[in-house]
Amino acid sequence: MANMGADEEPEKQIQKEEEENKVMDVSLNLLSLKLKEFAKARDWKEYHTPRNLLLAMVAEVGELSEIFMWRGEVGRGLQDWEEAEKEHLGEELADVLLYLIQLSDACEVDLGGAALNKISKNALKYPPK
Ligand SMILES: Nc1ccn([C@H]2C[C@H](O)[C@@H](COP(=O)(O)OP(=O)(O)OP(=O)(O)O)O2)c(=O)n1
Repeated sequence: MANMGADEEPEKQIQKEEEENKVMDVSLNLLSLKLKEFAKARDWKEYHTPRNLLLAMVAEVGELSEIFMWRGEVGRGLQDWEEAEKEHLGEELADVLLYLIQLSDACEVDLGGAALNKISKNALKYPPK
């Protein structure tokens, strides 16, 4: 009982942040800055080498794949999925994105710029009807 307040606080803080996050216009730069702060506060930069980040990302792709494993084809919008499953899916997609951003930063690749350039190249390679 004495610990209840201490346990509740982080939960409440996360709920508050989730409400604020719903109305945020998220950019790759913002995520990159937040990830740099997160790693710095934990002295994790030395572990965040390109190879380690790539392996961590691939592991998260595995966790993402597990969600879809053995359930047959899934229609767009995941109509018959439960909210908890969709939330889990969001977490795994986020893990992949967050490692991809950190990998790009560790390789000094401008991910947003590279993605825009790739869309331009794709448009040339696959012209519209
Ligand atoms: N050295 C690390 C460890 C974690 N993370 C961040 C990136 C991911 O968003 C998340 C991954 O954390 P976990 O390794 O705990 O993986 P999961 O969140 O998937 O937990 P679990 O594997 O228990 O489901 O934390 C990070 O940036 N650098």
